[in-house]
Amino acid sequence: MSKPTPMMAQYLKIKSQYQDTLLFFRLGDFYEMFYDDAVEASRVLEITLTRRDAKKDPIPMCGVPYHSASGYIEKLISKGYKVAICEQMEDPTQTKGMVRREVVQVITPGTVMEQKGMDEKANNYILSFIKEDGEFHLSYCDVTTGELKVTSFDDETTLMNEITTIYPNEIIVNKILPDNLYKQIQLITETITVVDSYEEREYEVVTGTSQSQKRSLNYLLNYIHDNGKREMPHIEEVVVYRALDYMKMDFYAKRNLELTESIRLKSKKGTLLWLMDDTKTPMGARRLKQWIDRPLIKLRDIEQRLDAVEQLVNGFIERDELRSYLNMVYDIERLVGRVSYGNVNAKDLVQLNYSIKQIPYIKEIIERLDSHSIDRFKALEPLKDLEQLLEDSLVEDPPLSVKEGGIFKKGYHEALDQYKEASTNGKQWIAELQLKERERTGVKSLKVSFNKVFGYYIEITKANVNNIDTDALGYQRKQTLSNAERYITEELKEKESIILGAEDKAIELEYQLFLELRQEVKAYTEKLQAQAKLLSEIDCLQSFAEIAQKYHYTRPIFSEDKTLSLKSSRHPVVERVMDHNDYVPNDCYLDKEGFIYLITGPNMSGKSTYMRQIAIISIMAQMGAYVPADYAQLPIFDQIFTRIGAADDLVSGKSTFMVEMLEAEKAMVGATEDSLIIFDEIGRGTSTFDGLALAQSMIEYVHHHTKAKTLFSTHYHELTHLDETLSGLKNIHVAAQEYQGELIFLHKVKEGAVDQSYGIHVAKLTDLPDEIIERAHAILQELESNTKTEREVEKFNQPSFQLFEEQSPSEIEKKIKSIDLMNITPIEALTKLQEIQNQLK
Ligand SMILES: Nc1ncnc2c1ncn2[C@@H]1O[C@H](COP(=O)(O)OP(=O)(O)OP(=O)(O)O)[C@@H](O)[C@H]1O
Repeated sequence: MSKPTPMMAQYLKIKSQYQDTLLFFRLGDFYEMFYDDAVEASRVLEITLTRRDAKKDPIPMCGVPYHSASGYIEKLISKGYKVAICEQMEDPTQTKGMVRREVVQVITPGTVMEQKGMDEKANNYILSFIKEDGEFHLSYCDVTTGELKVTSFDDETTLMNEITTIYPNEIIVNKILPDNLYKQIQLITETITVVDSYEEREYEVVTGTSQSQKRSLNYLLNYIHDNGKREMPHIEEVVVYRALDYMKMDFYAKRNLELTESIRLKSKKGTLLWLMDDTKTPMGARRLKQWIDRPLIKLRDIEQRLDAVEQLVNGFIERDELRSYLNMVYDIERLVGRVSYGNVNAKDLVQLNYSIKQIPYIKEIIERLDSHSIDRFKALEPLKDLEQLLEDSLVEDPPLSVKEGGIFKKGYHEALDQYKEASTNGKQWIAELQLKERERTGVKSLKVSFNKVFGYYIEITKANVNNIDTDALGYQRKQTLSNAERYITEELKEKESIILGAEDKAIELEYQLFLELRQEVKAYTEKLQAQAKLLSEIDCLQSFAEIAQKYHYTRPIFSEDKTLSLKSSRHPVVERVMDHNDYVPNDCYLDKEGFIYLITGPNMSGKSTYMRQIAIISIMAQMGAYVPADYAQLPIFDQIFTRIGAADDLVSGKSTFMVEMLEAEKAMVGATEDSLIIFDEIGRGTSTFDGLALAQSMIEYVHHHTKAKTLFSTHYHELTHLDETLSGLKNIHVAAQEYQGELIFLHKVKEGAVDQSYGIHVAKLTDLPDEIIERAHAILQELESNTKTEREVEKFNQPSFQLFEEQSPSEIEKKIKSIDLMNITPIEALTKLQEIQNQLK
């Protein structure tokens, strides 16, 4: 390779410091990319790849125009790339030799401030974690809103739970992660940055954290600041939290219950979030998502939210008014972020003003609702000074650009008004000049016009030129067109310089004034953030009240004795997508004595729906919301475990069955008496007997050890006999009826078990060829007639497998069973054993 040109040498030097980014290198009106960056960017952005210095060493190159770069940058960021913006730091026309260039900002998926496609209803998090002395310290931040949090824990499960809950767009780690962990995390977040060096810096916002937490925060904040390359006063004081303080659900549970993302379409539609979101502000919508992700476990906190919701359910008029005022509140959190980051425009500030104007009204409504639960919202505070400031300064509808004037109201700044007057007066003078010159020349078509090249000029058509004495009039010819001549006069040029000078000065002054105004608004950052937080919570609570009334929900009550009792409960999402009257409500009763439901019923009868609905009702209740039931008494669950459907975890190299077992393991090991377990047909991914054996042993384990509330659906009808030996297990089934060969789903949960799956009936509901259905019926009949013998064989092979024992237990068995092992002395036991031996002889 030949020696690079000075400019390429400059490029290469800068690029070497920003290796993991695509470097946007400013050259005049373009950002150019070179080498691999160019190849990559041209492919992703679908722009032409060209070559520089084509003859010698062709360098791949592509570029985007400076004024339309933001769209391209956004596209790259949304695909997980990082973009470094390198600007010309000097005016090329004023500089001899090479223009100095510097990277002024690095935009990454986790630190991007504005993006067209950015979901206003979701946070944009960047996360960092470190492991020290066997403990994880995890911190995360939303740079757009300033939220900053940190937590510590000691196990990898919590790490994965936290990461999947937070769902960051970017992760910072301090050293190469173990391969398997890296792979797992990469499934969640594409952009992982490994930072090797550690630099201790002082951040005011991290006070009150441990040394290790500080280090985790340092990695995070250093990265954010180094990329943003500016102060960020909107980053809030860190909140230390514990994962333990919230109901624990892992990624699978959240996904299976479709809390915030539907399984099939990976969209919000059809999720609990979709159902519950009747918020009026983006801040409220983001808060709601956080609340769904982290249901509460402290009774006092839950009741406090519920009290507020009750107030709003009953206060129909207040709620209605609240909703209309909230509707006029913009995204204060992100607006404040933009003020602090420096990319706010005048339109944003008008929106901010409009939003804070609603605060006094909202405060007044809240104060009308007389309840302690509302007390905290009394901290709502009208920001009169700020409102006045914005009101006095900004016009109602300013332009998007802050560099073209038109931002400030008359009367805000004296000098600005003078410039504007000079320019307006000048324009007035010009309009009058046209009339005057028409009179002087007698040419009615004479025009005084303006263009950027010549400024103001007088134009006379060729036909009229010969009739007038231009010299006598003082006209100097400036330009000849095919059908007209253009002139200027001394007087005109004098006025022109006043007008243009005043306009330029006004625009320049407006920009300066805007920067000052921005600075003044910045001083309100903390206050505005506090208000935004309160408004977001009020918005969530009114949303809970709104859906409670719209869909006929009830306030749940919490039981101290761990009883779960639901009357006429529904699955809120399924109910909503079908007609309310078509949904069949169901009851549920589990307590300390009977805590396992074994659920049978035909395919499609509604087993999964029923189990999910109980989990979802529990989650809604612990969020502090009303629930879809006529009556709901619930324990407070510490964790919810699910094992539902097939998991598509192919990337991690585990089979469906393996994932199923891993999930089961998590529940078996992790659940407590205060947990809820939902197992949908566990064991079906292997041979019948293996599956059956695993299912039974898991149920027994939960029954004897964990004692968690458990809903277990199965097609293994052999399991239904377990209620004979496990006192805490109850059989229920979801009823269906066969009528003239057709299956009618009643969706009604009833006591007892059923012994038929009706799989073929359900298959018949599809368009499977009749031949297949008929053949299946025939095979089924054959199998059923053979079953007896088959079972005999199995019984022989697995003598200890009591399930298949169909005859009644023998006298000896009864005797053994009746022995109360806890209350028997060794001598008594020996005597009993001897009795049994004798009997057998
Ligand atoms: N209580 C109900 N009222 C009305 N319709 C219901 C009810 N429960 C379920 N359904 C309807 O029945 C369909 C099947 O329900 P679900 O998937 O829960 O059945 P399943 O018994 O788990 O089936 P499978 O054993 O095949 O997995 C649901 O999609 C829903 O439309």
